[in-house]
Amino acid sequence: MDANVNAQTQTQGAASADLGGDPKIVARNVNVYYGEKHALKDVSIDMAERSVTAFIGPSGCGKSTFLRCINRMNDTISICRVTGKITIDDYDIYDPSLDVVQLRARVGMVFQKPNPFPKSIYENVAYGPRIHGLARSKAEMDEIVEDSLRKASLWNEVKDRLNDGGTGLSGGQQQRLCIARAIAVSPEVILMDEPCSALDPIATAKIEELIDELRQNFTIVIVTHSMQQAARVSQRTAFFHLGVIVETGPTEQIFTSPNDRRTQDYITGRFG
Ligand SMILES: Nc1ncnc2c1ncn2[C@@H]1O[C@H](COP(=O)(O)OP(=O)(O)OP(=O)(O)O)[C@@H](O)[C@H]1O
Repeated sequence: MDANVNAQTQTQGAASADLGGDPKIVARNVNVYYGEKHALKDVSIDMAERSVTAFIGPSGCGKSTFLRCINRMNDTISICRVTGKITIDDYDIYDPSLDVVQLRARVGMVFQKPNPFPKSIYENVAYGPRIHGLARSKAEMDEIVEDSLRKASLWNEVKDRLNDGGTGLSGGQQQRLCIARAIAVSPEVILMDEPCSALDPIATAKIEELIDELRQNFTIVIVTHSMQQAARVSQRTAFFHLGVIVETGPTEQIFTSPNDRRTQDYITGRFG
């Protein structure tokens, strides 16, 4: 085994020992190929329940690719092949008998650019619960919509205009609407792929505050280009480089005393 791989394995092993909570998502030896390209190499990591795990690293290092493995979004890319094992609550999410639609209800996703449906605010939130048959009456649906919008810190801003179009909201409000939409089907995990990159600093601060509240109830995994954001919102951070996880640990430790030279170089701005 070469020295880097050895160091990586040891760092990962040490990291799982002090996860700071029960492991909710466990990945072992995950490899991802886009055709011939080996984009993710032997990634292993534990992610704790009801906490925020941040993925950081330079562009193209595989953060989004790995995030998409967690709700099998890569299945939609025909040239993409995933090997290894990912479990959520000990359940193998790549088990062939698994219903991917149900998986994506358990593992919601929020994208870089807010992408509300061209429907009313109410319908954006009600859409998922309706498809999954979660409400037996209009009153129950109203309750789900209100509860989801409250959890997404949007209710007070939209309660008097639920029938207005979702796309008419500001960028930050649209992103909170997308979070409400994800919450509405009662997921356990929420994946966020650079959720603030299209937002101004005030809208970003609101989403960061919201992420901190959401971790009381959800397991959150966030890809971010902003190290400040990772430091503000996450309890644990994984540093990706060239398709491998170099190092995982408590966020404070990763930013103050990383074990690996590559992490040190990245967080001090020597590359990336
Ligand atoms: N759909 C795809 N088809 C082919 N190659 C892809 C595809 N998506 C990603 N890749 C390649 O896989 C590698 C990892 O990309 P990925 O988007 O996961 O990185 P990233 O760390 O999230 O980057 P960024 O921070 O720029 O979003 C890159 O080399 C990228 O070109």
